[in-house]
Amino acid sequence: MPAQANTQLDTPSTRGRKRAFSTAALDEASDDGGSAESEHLEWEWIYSSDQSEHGEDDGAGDRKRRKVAGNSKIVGARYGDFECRVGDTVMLKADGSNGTWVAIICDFRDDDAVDGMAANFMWFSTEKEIPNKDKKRKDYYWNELYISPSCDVNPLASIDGKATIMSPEAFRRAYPSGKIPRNSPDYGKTFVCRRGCNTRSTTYTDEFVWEEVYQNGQDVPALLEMVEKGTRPTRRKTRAPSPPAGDTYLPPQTPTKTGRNSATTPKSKRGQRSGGKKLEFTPLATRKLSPSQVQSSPFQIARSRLHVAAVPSSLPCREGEFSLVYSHLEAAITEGTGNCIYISGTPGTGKTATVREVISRLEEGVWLDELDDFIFVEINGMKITDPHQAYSLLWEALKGERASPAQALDLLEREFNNPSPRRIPCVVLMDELDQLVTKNQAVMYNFFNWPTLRHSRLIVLAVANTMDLPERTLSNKISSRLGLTRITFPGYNHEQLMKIIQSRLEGVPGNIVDADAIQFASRKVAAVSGDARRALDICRRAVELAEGDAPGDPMTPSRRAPDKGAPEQSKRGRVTISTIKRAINEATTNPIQQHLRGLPLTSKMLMAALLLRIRRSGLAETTLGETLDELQRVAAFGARPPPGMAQILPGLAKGSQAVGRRLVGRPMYIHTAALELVATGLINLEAHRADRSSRLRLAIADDEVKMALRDDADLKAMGLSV
Ligand SMILES: Nc1ncnc2c1ncn2[C@@H]1O[C@H](COP(=O)(O)OP(=O)(O)OP(=O)(O)O)[C@@H](O)[C@H]1O
Repeated sequence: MPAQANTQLDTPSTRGRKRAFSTAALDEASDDGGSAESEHLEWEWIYSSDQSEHGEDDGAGDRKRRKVAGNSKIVGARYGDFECRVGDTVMLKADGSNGTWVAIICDFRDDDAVDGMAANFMWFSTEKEIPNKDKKRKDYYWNELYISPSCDVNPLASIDGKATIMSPEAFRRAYPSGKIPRNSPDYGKTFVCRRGCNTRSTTYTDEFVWEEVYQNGQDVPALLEMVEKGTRPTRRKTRAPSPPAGDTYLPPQTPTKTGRNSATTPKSKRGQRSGGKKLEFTPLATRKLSPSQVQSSPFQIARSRLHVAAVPSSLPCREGEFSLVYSHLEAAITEGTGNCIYISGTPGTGKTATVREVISRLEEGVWLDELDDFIFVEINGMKITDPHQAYSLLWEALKGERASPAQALDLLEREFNNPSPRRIPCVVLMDELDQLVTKNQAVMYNFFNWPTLRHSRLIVLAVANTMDLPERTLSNKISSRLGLTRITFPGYNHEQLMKIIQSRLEGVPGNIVDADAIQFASRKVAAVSGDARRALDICRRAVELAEGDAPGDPMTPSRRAPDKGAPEQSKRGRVTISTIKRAINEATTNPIQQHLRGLPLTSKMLMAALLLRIRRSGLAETTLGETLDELQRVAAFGARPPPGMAQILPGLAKGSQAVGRRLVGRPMYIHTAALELVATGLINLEAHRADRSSRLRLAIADDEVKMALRDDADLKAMGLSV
């Protein structure tokens, strides 16, 4: 059993109280006793010359806290009859279920960051607090603690009585049965210690005799130094990471290996490594294609490399963004601080790919013992049905325990608001943040706010498509208080898209894609969106088309066109500009788009209005009412769009709004259309009810709607051009 023998202290008076630390145990311990009186008790400093006792009593409690004269040193603190001094071992109570922690007082101080009177504590850790299961010792006693080299400042209000630490020998002498009687005042407050442990590097000191190293708390700095020297410190990477370009680093594991696509499942990378399998590096010079690649045709290889789900071996044109994200994360992990990094950019600009690559590199650092361990969890707004599930996913990642969203929120609040010696930093990737925004914005606020709490060590990477989502959903005031670190990913221009496609095709034998075909595809995509996903999709489809065109000859291009001196490849079975044109044409005539184009006018109007609404608000979710308002607004514009709307209503034609207005004027038509669109899987409508307040979102990519309805003459005539 771990050394959490604290149930006795979890008295009814302390149990279940939320927030702030409890001084209940001290109140009970104080002779002043009664709760009415204890409410008037305050912490007071004890100075080396004990001048506080004679300090000017001006009745102001705050003044009492301050030094009253000269250079006297704070050596202790008093709360009623309870006194503690530098070097004392005390219990710190985090209210609720977090248990009681034990620490040695290193020094006292006034600290505005924790609202006044505070102390620096050197923590003990229980066996439970050692996160690395592989390196956890198995030989711990039921009440054993490890003294750790980790210190931090907490308010005096968190002190909850004294603790006693002994060597196992002294404990056996004091309690020959090995148990502390329940009615003993020492029950729940007496522990043994014989080793130090750095819980972040999971290294232990040699065994020692506690009484010898502690020396009644006379020299805490010496004790700290002993533990620091006896364990391995956490380390910052000494070399700067090289950006993920070219062939300078090994590609991370494939999505199927890491399960990266199942992003709604929280996964502690620590947990993943618990199998103990070491990363195996293949030196660059001896890297070989896998057997499946050797057997594949150039077309198959090109197709799989261009697939958007493939993890690219490099991320050209994202070197700057990579370094920024990397350095922020590395600093926060090493310094044990929280941070919230808000990453925005239009779809397909490599936000997710870059973050995942940074995480892979940081994990390499952990494996190489160059960086402290950290937990990583991905929460994808698209893949959870209710935003509040984000709480459960985070709690599970931190503790490996399941909890309902409401329970998890409560537990997380306590966890992040209270000190504890644990705190492996946790990095949360909140992808598709737009989808997580709820009506009262509580989920987003909490995930942005927790990193600001001094105990959280939570690093949130919030990824969204719009730049000002925090301001719009949380107000300027709150979002500026949160002090988000912002990184924007611009759309790719055609040269960058070319580089991205070329880098994916590097090493594909047979040179099956024409350079001007790549350029053509890149220009086409850059003109619309700068979306790498779309560019890759088009090229991949073009490779498929070319594969279909290839001669039936089993001699594939790779065999017929070896690297050097081979005769030029015939145009058949190659990707040319015209193959790209075919692929683009096909992309705009896929079944979803054909279906969209064949919809009745009312349905098309609703889809177009929904798309305009989403674009204007920057939020993936809206309501049926807001969408109807959007529709009405557009229909009411007449021939001239209002200023600022010209870009999103480029094709506004003169007149011809009559039909639209008639339909808009009869919401019943729109409601029926909404239910039909739900039935065909094009939109999601809350509870399948067409009420104004029902939440509404697209069930297909907005690009699909845009491509299908972009040139719709009816919509254009109504000013509903998307
Ligand atoms: N610089 C790049 N080099 C190579 N591949 C890239 C690059 N940028 C993006 N990609 C690829 O484009 C696809 C889309 O990238 P990613 O998912 O990271 O975009 P995103 O900005 O997160 O998009 P969304 O906002 O839609 O989630 C992925 O297959 C990714 O590997």
